[in-house]
Amino acid sequence: MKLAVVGTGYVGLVSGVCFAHLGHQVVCVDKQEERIARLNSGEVPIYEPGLKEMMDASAAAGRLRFTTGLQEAVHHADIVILAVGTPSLPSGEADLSFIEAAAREIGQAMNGYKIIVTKSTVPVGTNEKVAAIVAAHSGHPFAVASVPEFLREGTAVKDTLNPDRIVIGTSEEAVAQRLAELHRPLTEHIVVTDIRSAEMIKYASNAFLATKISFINEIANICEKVGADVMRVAEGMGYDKRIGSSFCGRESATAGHAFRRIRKR
Ligand SMILES: NC(=O)C1=CN([C@@H]2O[C@H](COP(=O)(O)OP(=O)(O)OC[C@H]3O[C@@H](n4cnc5c(N)ncnc54)[C@H](O)[C@@H]3O)[C@@H](O)[C@H]2O)C=CC1
Ligand SMILES: O=C(O)[C@H]1O[C@H](OP(=O)(O)OP(=O)(O)OC[C@H]2O[C@@H](n3ccc(=O)[nH]c3=O)[C@H](O)[C@@H]2O)[C@H](O)[C@@H](O)[C@@H]1O
Repeated sequence: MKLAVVGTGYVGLVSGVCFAHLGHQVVCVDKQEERIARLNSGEVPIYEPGLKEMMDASAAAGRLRFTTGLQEAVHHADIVILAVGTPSLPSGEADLSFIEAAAREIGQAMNGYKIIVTKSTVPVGTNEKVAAIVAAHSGHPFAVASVPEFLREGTAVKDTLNPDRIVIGTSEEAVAQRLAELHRPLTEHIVVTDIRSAEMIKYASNAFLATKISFINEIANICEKVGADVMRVAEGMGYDKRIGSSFCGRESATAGHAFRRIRKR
Protein backbone atom coordinates (compact mmCIF):
# COMPACT_ATOMS: atom_id res chain seq x y z
CA MET A 1 0.00 0.00 0.00
CA LYS A 2 1.02 3.64 -0.39
CA LEU A 3 1.32 5.39 2.97
CA ALA A 4 2.13 8.90 4.17
CA VAL A 5 3.06 9.34 7.82
CA VAL A 6 2.77 12.89 9.17
CA GLY A 7 5.19 13.45 12.06
CA THR A 8 8.52 11.65 12.43
CA GLY A 9 8.69 11.56 16.23
CA TYR A 10 8.82 8.30 18.14
CA VAL A 11 5.52 7.04 16.82
CA GLY A 12 5.63 8.30 13.23
CA LEU A 13 9.23 7.29 12.55
CA VAL A 14 8.93 3.82 14.02
CA SER A 15 5.57 3.19 12.31
CA GLY A 16 6.83 4.47 8.96
CA VAL A 17 9.99 2.36 9.11
CA CYS A 18 8.07 -0.76 10.19
CA PHE A 19 5.45 -0.39 7.45
CA ALA A 20 8.23 0.07 4.86
CA HIS A 21 9.93 -3.01 6.33
CA LEU A 22 6.69 -4.92 5.67
CA GLY A 23 6.92 -3.93 1.99
CA HIS A 24 4.72 -0.83 1.80
CA GLN A 25 5.69 2.38 -0.02
CA VAL A 26 6.09 4.96 2.75
CA VAL A 27 6.71 8.70 2.69
CA CYS A 28 7.38 10.22 6.12
CA VAL A 29 6.76 13.94 6.56
CA ASP A 30 7.94 16.36 9.21
CA LYS A 31 7.90 20.13 9.28
CA GLN A 32 11.34 20.21 10.96
CA GLU A 33 13.75 20.62 8.05
CA GLU A 34 16.83 19.64 10.04
CA ARG A 35 15.20 16.42 11.23
CA ILE A 36 14.26 15.46 7.67
CA ALA A 37 17.77 16.31 6.38
CA ARG A 38 19.27 14.07 9.07
CA LEU A 39 16.86 11.24 8.30
CA ASN A 40 17.63 11.53 4.57
CA SER A 41 21.33 11.21 5.34
CA GLY A 42 20.62 8.00 7.26
CA GLU A 43 20.92 9.52 10.73
CA VAL A 44 18.33 8.23 13.21
CA PRO A 45 17.37 10.81 15.87
CA ILE A 46 16.35 8.18 18.45
CA TYR A 47 17.85 4.88 19.50
CA GLU A 48 15.58 1.87 19.20
CA PRO A 49 17.03 -1.60 18.67
CA GLY A 50 16.73 -2.61 15.00
CA LEU A 51 15.41 0.76 13.78
CA LYS A 52 18.50 1.98 11.90
CA GLU A 53 19.05 -1.33 10.12
CA MET A 54 15.41 -1.48 8.97
CA MET A 55 15.44 2.18 7.96
CA ASP A 56 18.63 1.80 5.90
CA ALA A 57 17.36 -1.35 4.16
CA SER A 58 13.96 0.13 3.24
CA ALA A 59 15.47 3.43 2.09
CA ALA A 60 17.98 1.55 -0.09
CA ALA A 61 15.15 -0.54 -1.56
CA GLY A 62 13.25 2.66 -2.45
CA ARG A 63 10.32 1.95 -0.14
CA LEU A 64 10.99 4.74 2.36
CA ARG A 65 11.47 8.49 1.86
CA PHE A 66 11.54 11.51 4.16
CA THR A 67 10.30 14.95 3.15
CA THR A 68 9.07 18.29 4.48
CA GLY A 69 6.60 18.39 1.58
CA LEU A 70 3.29 17.31 3.08
CA GLN A 71 1.48 17.86 -0.22
CA GLU A 72 3.67 15.46 -2.22
CA ALA A 73 3.38 12.87 0.55
CA VAL A 74 -0.42 13.13 0.58
CA HIS A 75 -0.53 12.95 -3.24
CA HIS A 76 1.54 9.74 -3.09
CA ALA A 77 -0.64 8.07 -0.47
CA ASP A 78 -3.88 6.08 -0.25
CA ILE A 79 -3.60 6.09 3.54
CA VAL A 80 -2.39 9.14 5.50
CA ILE A 81 -1.34 8.45 9.11
CA LEU A 82 -1.37 11.30 11.63
CA ALA A 83 1.39 10.86 14.22
CA VAL A 84 1.97 14.42 15.39
CA GLY A 85 2.40 15.34 19.05
CA THR A 86 -0.48 15.93 21.47
CA PRO A 87 1.36 17.37 24.49
CA SER A 88 -0.36 18.38 27.72
CA LEU A 89 -1.50 21.96 28.23
CA PRO A 90 -1.02 23.47 31.71
CA SER A 91 -4.70 22.59 32.37
CA GLY A 92 -3.90 18.92 31.72
CA GLU A 93 -5.95 18.86 28.54
CA ALA A 94 -4.34 17.58 25.34
CA ASP A 95 -3.02 20.30 23.03
CA LEU A 96 -4.67 19.45 19.72
CA SER A 97 -3.14 22.35 17.77
CA PHE A 98 -0.68 20.07 15.90
CA ILE A 99 -3.50 17.68 14.98
CA GLU A 100 -5.70 20.54 13.80
CA ALA A 101 -2.91 22.15 11.75
CA ALA A 102 -1.98 18.83 10.16
CA ALA A 103 -5.64 18.07 9.34
CA ARG A 104 -5.91 21.49 7.66
CA GLU A 105 -2.74 20.86 5.65
CA ILE A 106 -3.94 17.39 4.63
CA GLY A 107 -7.30 18.84 3.53
CA GLN A 108 -5.54 21.45 1.41
CA ALA A 109 -3.27 18.81 -0.14
CA MET A 110 -5.97 16.25 -1.03
CA ASN A 111 -6.04 15.12 -4.67
CA GLY A 112 -8.45 12.17 -4.41
CA TYR A 113 -9.88 9.62 -1.96
CA LYS A 114 -7.74 9.00 1.15
CA ILE A 115 -8.11 7.11 4.40
CA ILE A 116 -6.90 9.47 7.14
CA VAL A 117 -5.79 7.52 10.21
CA THR A 118 -5.15 9.13 13.60
CA LYS A 119 -2.41 7.31 15.52
CA SER A 120 -1.71 10.17 17.93
CA THR A 121 -3.25 9.81 21.40
CA VAL A 122 -6.33 12.04 21.27
CA PRO A 123 -9.45 12.61 23.39
CA VAL A 124 -12.76 11.10 22.34
CA GLY A 125 -14.34 13.13 19.53
CA THR A 126 -11.06 14.28 17.96
CA ASN A 127 -11.44 12.18 14.80
CA GLU A 128 -14.76 13.93 14.19
CA LYS A 129 -12.92 17.27 14.47
CA VAL A 130 -10.28 16.01 12.03
CA ALA A 131 -13.01 15.02 9.58
CA ALA A 132 -14.67 18.44 9.86
CA ILE A 133 -11.37 20.26 9.28
CA VAL A 134 -10.42 18.13 6.26
CA ALA A 135 -13.92 18.54 4.77
CA ALA A 136 -13.70 22.31 5.22
CA HIS A 137 -10.53 22.41 3.12
CA SER A 138 -11.19 19.76 0.48
CA GLY A 139 -13.93 18.67 -1.88
CA HIS A 140 -12.39 15.21 -2.28
CA PRO A 141 -13.94 12.16 -0.63
CA PHE A 142 -12.16 10.67 2.39
CA ALA A 143 -12.65 8.51 5.47
CA VAL A 144 -11.21 8.98 8.95
CA ALA A 145 -10.19 6.16 11.26
CA SER A 146 -8.72 5.86 14.73
CA VAL A 147 -5.81 3.42 15.11
CA PRO A 148 -4.22 4.29 18.46
CA GLU A 149 -0.59 3.46 19.19
CA PHE A 150 0.51 1.43 22.21
CA LEU A 151 4.30 1.20 21.69
CA ARG A 152 6.74 1.86 24.52
CA GLU A 153 9.91 3.89 24.09
CA GLY A 154 12.88 1.52 24.29
CA THR A 155 11.02 -1.41 22.75
CA ALA A 156 9.26 0.55 20.02
CA VAL A 157 10.20 -1.65 17.04
CA LYS A 158 9.40 -4.87 18.87
CA ASP A 159 6.09 -3.42 20.11
CA THR A 160 5.18 -2.24 16.60
CA LEU A 161 6.01 -5.52 14.86
CA ASN A 162 4.50 -7.68 17.65
CA PRO A 163 1.69 -5.64 19.21
CA ASP A 164 -0.61 -7.19 21.84
CA ARG A 165 -3.50 -5.94 19.72
CA ILE A 166 -4.42 -3.49 17.00
CA VAL A 167 -7.49 -1.33 17.50
CA ILE A 168 -9.27 0.01 14.40
CA GLY A 169 -12.05 2.54 14.87
CA THR A 170 -14.11 3.34 11.80
CA SER A 171 -17.72 3.64 10.69
CA GLU A 172 -17.04 2.06 7.27
CA GLU A 173 -16.71 -1.65 6.58
CA ALA A 174 -14.42 -1.13 3.55
CA VAL A 175 -12.06 1.03 5.62
CA ALA A 176 -11.99 -1.57 8.39
CA GLN A 177 -11.07 -4.24 5.85
CA ARG A 178 -8.30 -2.12 4.30
CA LEU A 179 -6.76 -1.26 7.67
CA ALA A 180 -7.11 -4.84 8.90
CA GLU A 181 -5.24 -5.96 5.77
CA LEU A 182 -2.47 -3.45 6.56
CA HIS A 183 -2.09 -4.69 10.15
CA ARG A 184 -2.83 -8.42 9.72
CA PRO A 185 0.88 -9.41 9.39
CA LEU A 186 1.45 -7.97 12.89
CA THR A 187 -1.15 -9.76 15.02
CA GLU A 188 -4.30 -11.84 14.93
CA HIS A 189 -5.81 -9.69 17.69
CA ILE A 190 -7.47 -6.95 15.66
CA VAL A 191 -10.33 -5.17 17.41
CA VAL A 192 -12.61 -3.37 14.96
CA THR A 193 -14.99 -0.90 16.54
CA ASP A 194 -16.53 2.55 16.14
CA ILE A 195 -14.28 5.61 16.22
CA ARG A 196 -15.28 6.87 19.68
CA SER A 197 -14.74 3.45 21.24
CA ALA A 198 -11.28 3.20 19.66
CA GLU A 199 -10.34 6.63 21.04
CA MET A 200 -11.69 5.55 24.43
CA ILE A 201 -9.73 2.26 24.39
CA LYS A 202 -6.49 4.25 24.22
CA TYR A 203 -7.37 6.60 27.08
CA ALA A 204 -8.84 3.79 29.18
CA SER A 205 -5.69 1.69 28.65
CA ASN A 206 -3.43 4.58 29.69
CA ALA A 207 -5.65 5.25 32.71
CA PHE A 208 -5.61 1.59 33.75
CA LEU A 209 -1.80 1.40 33.53
CA ALA A 210 -1.55 4.58 35.61
CA THR A 211 -3.97 3.04 38.12
CA LYS A 212 -1.74 -0.03 38.46
CA ILE A 213 1.30 2.13 39.23
CA SER A 214 -0.66 4.30 41.71
CA PHE A 215 -2.07 1.20 43.38
CA ILE A 216 1.29 -0.49 43.91
CA ASN A 217 2.72 2.81 45.20
CA GLU A 218 -0.04 2.91 47.83
CA ILE A 219 0.66 -0.73 48.71
CA ALA A 220 4.37 0.19 49.01
CA ASN A 221 3.47 2.90 51.56
CA ILE A 222 1.47 0.39 53.58
CA CYS A 223 4.30 -2.18 53.28
CA GLU A 224 6.71 0.36 54.77
CA LYS A 225 4.37 0.94 57.71
CA VAL A 226 3.74 -2.74 58.43
CA GLY A 227 7.26 -4.02 57.68
CA ALA A 228 6.44 -5.97 54.49
CA ASP A 229 8.57 -6.16 51.31
CA VAL A 230 6.63 -4.56 48.44
CA MET A 231 8.72 -6.32 45.76
CA ARG A 232 7.79 -9.72 47.17
CA VAL A 233 4.18 -8.58 47.60
CA ALA A 234 4.06 -7.46 43.94
CA GLU A 235 5.63 -10.76 42.83
CA GLY A 236 3.18 -12.77 44.88
CA MET A 237 0.26 -10.81 43.44
CA GLY A 238 1.63 -10.80 39.89
CA TYR A 239 1.57 -14.57 39.39
CA ASP A 240 -2.23 -14.32 39.59
CA LYS A 241 -3.21 -14.13 35.90
CA ARG A 242 -6.13 -11.86 36.77
CA ILE A 243 -3.64 -9.31 38.13
CA GLY A 244 -0.40 -9.76 36.13
CA SER A 245 3.07 -8.53 37.04
CA SER A 246 3.55 -5.64 34.58
CA PHE A 247 3.33 -2.07 35.82
CA CYS A 248 3.52 -3.29 39.42
CA GLY A 249 6.93 -2.16 40.52
CA ARG A 250 9.72 -3.57 38.37
CA GLU A 251 10.28 -0.30 36.51
CA SER A 252 11.44 2.99 38.04
CA ALA A 253 9.09 5.04 40.16
CA THR A 254 9.01 8.07 37.84
CA ALA A 255 6.16 7.77 35.42
CA GLY A 256 6.20 8.77 31.76
CA HIS A 257 4.46 11.61 29.96
CA ALA A 258 1.12 9.89 29.35
CA PHE A 259 0.91 8.91 33.02
CA ARG A 260 1.57 12.50 34.09
CA ARG A 261 -1.13 13.66 31.66
CA ILE A 262 -3.69 11.34 33.27
CA ARG A 263 -2.59 12.15 36.82
CA LYS A 264 -3.28 15.88 36.22
CA ARG A 265 -6.95 15.21 35.42
N1 LIG B 1 6.19 8.35 22.41
C1 LIG B 1 5.45 7.32 22.81
O1 LIG B 1 5.92 6.40 23.51
C2 LIG B 1 4.05 7.22 22.40
C3 LIG B 1 3.34 8.32 21.93
N2 LIG B 1 2.03 8.20 21.58
C4 LIG B 1 1.31 9.34 21.04
O2 LIG B 1 1.65 9.50 19.65
C5 LIG B 1 1.71 10.87 19.29
C6 LIG B 1 3.08 11.23 18.75
O3 LIG B 1 4.02 11.01 19.77
P1 LIG B 1 5.57 11.19 19.53
O4 LIG B 1 5.97 10.52 18.26
O5 LIG B 1 6.22 10.80 20.80
O6 LIG B 1 5.62 12.80 19.32
P2 LIG B 1 6.84 13.75 18.95
O7 LIG B 1 6.51 15.08 19.54
O8 LIG B 1 8.13 13.08 19.27
O9 LIG B 1 6.78 13.86 17.36
C7 LIG B 1 5.82 14.55 16.67
C8 LIG B 1 6.43 15.04 15.37
O10 LIG B 1 5.42 15.61 14.55
C9 LIG B 1 5.95 16.71 13.86
N3 LIG B 1 4.86 17.56 13.40
C10 LIG B 1 4.00 18.30 14.14
N4 LIG B 1 3.12 18.94 13.34
C11 LIG B 1 3.42 18.58 12.07
C12 LIG B 1 2.87 18.90 10.79
N5 LIG B 1 1.81 19.72 10.67
N6 LIG B 1 3.43 18.36 9.69
C13 LIG B 1 4.49 17.55 9.79
N7 LIG B 1 5.05 17.19 10.97
C14 LIG B 1 4.52 17.71 12.09
C15 LIG B 1 6.88 17.36 14.85
O11 LIG B 1 7.83 18.19 14.21
C16 LIG B 1 7.49 16.14 15.54
O12 LIG B 1 8.70 15.73 14.93
C17 LIG B 1 1.28 11.63 20.56
O13 LIG B 1 -0.10 11.82 20.50
C18 LIG B 1 1.65 10.68 21.68
O14 LIG B 1 0.86 10.89 22.83
C19 LIG B 1 1.38 7.00 21.63
C20 LIG B 1 2.02 5.89 22.07
C21 LIG B 1 3.40 5.90 22.50
O1 LIG C 1 1.49 9.24 24.65
C1 LIG C 1 1.01 8.15 24.96
O2 LIG C 1 -0.21 8.00 25.01
C2 LIG C 1 1.94 6.97 25.18
O3 LIG C 1 2.94 7.18 26.02
C3 LIG C 1 3.15 6.18 27.01
O4 LIG C 1 4.34 6.43 27.38
P1 LIG C 1 4.60 7.14 28.78
O5 LIG C 1 3.51 7.86 29.40
O6 LIG C 1 5.80 7.93 28.51
O7 LIG C 1 4.69 5.95 29.71
P2 LIG C 1 5.60 4.66 29.56
O8 LIG C 1 6.76 4.88 28.69
O9 LIG C 1 4.71 3.50 29.29
O10 LIG C 1 6.17 4.58 30.97
C4 LIG C 1 5.40 4.54 32.08
C5 LIG C 1 6.21 5.07 33.20
O11 LIG C 1 5.79 4.40 34.35
C6 LIG C 1 6.90 3.92 35.02
N1 LIG C 1 6.55 2.66 35.70
C7 LIG C 1 6.13 1.60 34.99
C8 LIG C 1 5.82 0.42 35.63
C9 LIG C 1 5.96 0.34 37.00
O12 LIG C 1 5.72 -0.71 37.62
N2 LIG C 1 6.36 1.42 37.69
C10 LIG C 1 6.67 2.59 37.05
O13 LIG C 1 7.03 3.57 37.71
C11 LIG C 1 7.98 3.68 33.99
O14 LIG C 1 9.26 3.69 34.54
C12 LIG C 1 7.72 4.83 33.05
O15 LIG C 1 8.45 5.97 33.45
C13 LIG C 1 3.01 4.70 26.59
O16 LIG C 1 4.19 3.94 26.56
C14 LIG C 1 2.24 4.62 25.37
O17 LIG C 1 1.71 3.35 25.13
C15 LIG C 1 1.28 5.73 25.62
O18 LIG C 1 0.10 5.53 25.23
